[in-house]
Amino acid sequence: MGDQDLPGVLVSGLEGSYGICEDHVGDLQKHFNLITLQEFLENKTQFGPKIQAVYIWGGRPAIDQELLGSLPSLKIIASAGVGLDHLDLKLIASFGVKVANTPQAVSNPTADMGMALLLAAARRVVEGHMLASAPDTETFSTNWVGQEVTGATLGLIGMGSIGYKIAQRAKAFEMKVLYHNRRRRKLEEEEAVGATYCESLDDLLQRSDFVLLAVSLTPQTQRLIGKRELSLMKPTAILINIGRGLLVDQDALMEALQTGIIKGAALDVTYPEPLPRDHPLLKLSNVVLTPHLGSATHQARRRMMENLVQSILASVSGLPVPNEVLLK
Ligand SMILES: O=C(O)[C@H](O)CO
Repeated sequence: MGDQDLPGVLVSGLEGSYGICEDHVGDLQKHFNLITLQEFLENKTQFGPKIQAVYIWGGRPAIDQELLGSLPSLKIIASAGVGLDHLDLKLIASFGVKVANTPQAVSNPTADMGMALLLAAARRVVEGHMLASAPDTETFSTNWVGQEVTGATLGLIGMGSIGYKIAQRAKAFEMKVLYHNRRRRKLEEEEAVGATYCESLDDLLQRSDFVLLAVSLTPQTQRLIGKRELSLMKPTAILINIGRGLLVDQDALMEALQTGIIKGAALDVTYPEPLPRDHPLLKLSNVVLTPHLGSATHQARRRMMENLVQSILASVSGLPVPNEVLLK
């Protein structure tokens, strides 16, 4: 398929939830000869040597040793989004292959989503919607009070570009912002958003009305929030997760939500995704769930695609690769 002279790019599929963003197929085909995973698997000898890049959308296709070993011309893995937890960076580097992602493209919409979830959980927007949709029930009363956001303390775990943009938004809501991060931000950056560094995560958890996870998933951050951490939070506090599901011990969270250890949670990410229909989290009224919508805006998706195209074109031409991820 496509123009045989263009660089060959492996994609998971072309349509639907297992494929790349449908609207982008035409644009990508202007630059690349797109080869789907199925086509490649059906004829590795024909397609393998032509593939110079893998285009990862929604975490697919999965990259493993076998795939890397069967793509002798591969130069780059170009992954949509900022998170890299689906990639084994050391393994990929050992094949002499570069990695690029799209951090700037997703930071604003993901920060917006963080605030949307915070507000929805605080002001019980989803419960309110359900109530307003069934106004004849007796529960239509003035009891549906929530937590005030203005003036409340937000504890941000993670102060990368998404965390920082959330702090900017929180400032507009007159929130007090605490943050915990591997590295402290420069003083002028802290001052610009009115954020206070908390070296101790426990301290942040104890002081916050809202705790928001905007940190990458790594072996160090896996289950960062477990039973002990939840027990440090205020009983009125709300946990928001826009990072990755595995940052939180989901069983401990379930228990904390059921027993009133914390007030509520708003989760854009879970494990697995999506949750099975009978999952107990889906039955709790103090949980707001969205299906990993952080970067899901038309504008962000277009920016992600454009960034990935630039990175792939640069790498196949031997030029410096925009948004290259360097091994630390
Ligand atoms: O990593 C990201 O940018 C988002 O989670 C989208 O996958």
